[in-house]
Amino acid sequence: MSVQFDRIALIGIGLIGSSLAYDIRRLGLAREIVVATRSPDTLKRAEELGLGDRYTTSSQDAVKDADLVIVSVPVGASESVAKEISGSLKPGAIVTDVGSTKASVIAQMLPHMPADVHFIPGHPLAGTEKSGPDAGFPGLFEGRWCIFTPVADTDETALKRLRSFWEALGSKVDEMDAEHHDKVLAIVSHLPHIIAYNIVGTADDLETVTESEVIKYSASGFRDFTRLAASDPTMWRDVCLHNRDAILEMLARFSEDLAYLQRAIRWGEGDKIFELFTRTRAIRRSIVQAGQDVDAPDFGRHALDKK
Ligand SMILES: NC(=O)c1ccc[n+]([C@@H]2O[C@H](COP(=O)([O-])OP(=O)(O)OC[C@H]3O[C@@H](n4cnc5c(N)ncnc54)[C@H](O)[C@@H]3O)[C@@H](O)[C@H]2O)c1
Ligand SMILES: O=C(O)C(=O)C[C@]1(C(=O)O)C=C[C@@H](O)C=C1
Repeated sequence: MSVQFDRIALIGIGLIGSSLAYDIRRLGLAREIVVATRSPDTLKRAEELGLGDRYTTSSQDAVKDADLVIVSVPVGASESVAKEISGSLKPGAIVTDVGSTKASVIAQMLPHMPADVHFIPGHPLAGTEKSGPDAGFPGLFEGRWCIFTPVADTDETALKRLRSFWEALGSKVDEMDAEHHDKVLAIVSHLPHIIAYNIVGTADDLETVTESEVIKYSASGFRDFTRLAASDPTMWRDVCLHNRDAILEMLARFSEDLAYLQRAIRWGEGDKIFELFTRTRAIRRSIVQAGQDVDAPDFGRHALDKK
């Protein structure tokens, strides 16, 4: 693999930032990696892990002379990072992000982007329930989608360069508008997490079942929920607050469908229950057939165990 960028600045060095750092280094995609994060402790840990070539708590310093800037912070911090870096970006630089919501990130960042910089919002559909610099691992993006949500008049050459970068990481790249992205992700990613947080919270609140029983008898279906419900609270609070409309729309649909199922169970309508479960089983089969089941729940954990 050849060098694609002279200097890449990574702003935020948690699960996603550190995974990017490993792969950029492993694949030789940059001559220099500059790591920036707010907290001195996190920065120190990133240095101990050898994630970059240079380390700073100043995002402004990090982006000076960077050809590619990747912002990997909780989506609610996007505006403050954009404000911090806007005066120090190199003309012609590409600025991208990895945030799980897109319309809000664009609204927060675009107004602060200088006209001579290419701002291309992005979102890799890859991750685990872990967070922080120790959670990252090489190969996280391999075989996974990365969705770009370009803004009006995006430069085609910059778009191609960023596409080549993600393809070098092994990702498949798609483009769509931010509102559509937010609706799709609300159902395939945000709702599953919200449901997981909720079901684990419900189990925890049950007075007739003790906590030790929840742990002792935790069947594998429930355990899968606990994995999602162990995800980073800051990240997921921000996702909920920054994709509010799409999440509320999907939650309304979900609640209606749940009421239908609840009614069928109450009235013993086995045919309705059977029809629904047959339909949903076919979805799983299509996902497996399309080769999209690389993300078996412990995909991340296996990779981490090998570290
Ligand atoms: N975790 C996932 O599965 C996943 C997958 C795809 C995309 N994302 C998105 O990627 C982004 C990062 O997620 P993550 O899982 O790496 O989170 P993380 O909690 O592991 O890391 C976040 C990093 O951002 C830093 N940070 C926070 N506020 C900052 C600020 N104002 N300035 C500079 N640094 C700041 C933190 O110190 C930390 O280094 C989020 O927007 C998230 O929505 C996450
Ligand atoms: O597999 C997981 O643990 C994840 O939460 C990853 C996941 C997802 O929902 O698939 C989470 C948030 C992202 O924005 C992208 C990927």
